[in-house]
Amino acid sequence: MVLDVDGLRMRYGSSDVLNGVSFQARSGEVVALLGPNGAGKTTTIEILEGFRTRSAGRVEVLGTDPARADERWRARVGVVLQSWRDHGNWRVRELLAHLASYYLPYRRPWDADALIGTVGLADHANQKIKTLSGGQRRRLDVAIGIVGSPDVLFLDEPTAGFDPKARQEFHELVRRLDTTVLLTTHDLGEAEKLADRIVILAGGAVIADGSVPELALRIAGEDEVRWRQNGKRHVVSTSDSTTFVRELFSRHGEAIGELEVHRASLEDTYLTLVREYEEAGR
Ligand SMILES: Nc1ncnc2c1ncn2[C@@H]1O[C@H](COP(=O)(O)OP(=O)(O)OP(=O)(O)O)[C@@H](O)[C@H]1O
Repeated sequence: MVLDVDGLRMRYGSSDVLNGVSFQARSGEVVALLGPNGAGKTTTIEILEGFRTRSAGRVEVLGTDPARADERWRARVGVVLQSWRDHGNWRVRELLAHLASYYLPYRRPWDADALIGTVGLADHANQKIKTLSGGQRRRLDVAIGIVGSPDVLFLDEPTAGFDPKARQEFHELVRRLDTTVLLTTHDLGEAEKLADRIVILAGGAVIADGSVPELALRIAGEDEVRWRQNGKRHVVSTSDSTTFVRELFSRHGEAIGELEVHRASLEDTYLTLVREYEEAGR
């Protein structure tokens, strides 16, 4: 296991934010940590990064407790921080080459120019960081996160503020990375595209953990089938749209037109699971 979290608790003052969170990630897996505002996603990720001390529970990242980790461990962990505003006067290539040199005693970092090309900043390599646009800045943040060729990468809301094209390019970049990733996002389409597994946090605990289809199975009657027959529109909800459509055609054949099947999106599933959780707590 690259990430192994068991019974993680975090208390700020008298307020319990994490009440026994457990989840794991295998090598190469992309896991999306979802949950409402204030659910504790950033807290969890900061504990795993070794930036925050937990109250209780067991946490291992690459087999090591982040609270007791050394530089060798840190060199294997990539972190995408919000933004490197204090490095505004550095130029893109200069900063990446400088950061890469930190990793040399431990592992082989990315070549600065190859990395700049990979994150789509080739035209901006000599530009000062403070002059980059928001999306270009975020690409640089990602470059900083992966410059040491990390074995695990933490991304906290990586595409907040991206335009649709930058977002798509970022998704392609993450898919090309051969590393374990834990990301938080409020963009459920992004989670659906990138994540092998979804972990939903609510009320300080994990309320769901599985692949997108596995989570969709937990909510019933979610597929919607629409078609036109003899000039009339029909809409039916079903838990098994494949069987439904097969029977529809065997019964009515060529009378069926304009067929559409809508499966539950991760957004539908997420909203249902969080609502069910909230209703159960009332
Ligand atoms: N240093 C702190 N001291 C006290 N309370 C804190 C501290 N940091 C976070 N909290 C509280 O802990 C809870 C979880 O915060 P956290 O930032 O981990 O949530 P999140 O899931 O990342 O939220 P969002 O989706 O809004 O980014 C919130 O209620 C927040 O107010």
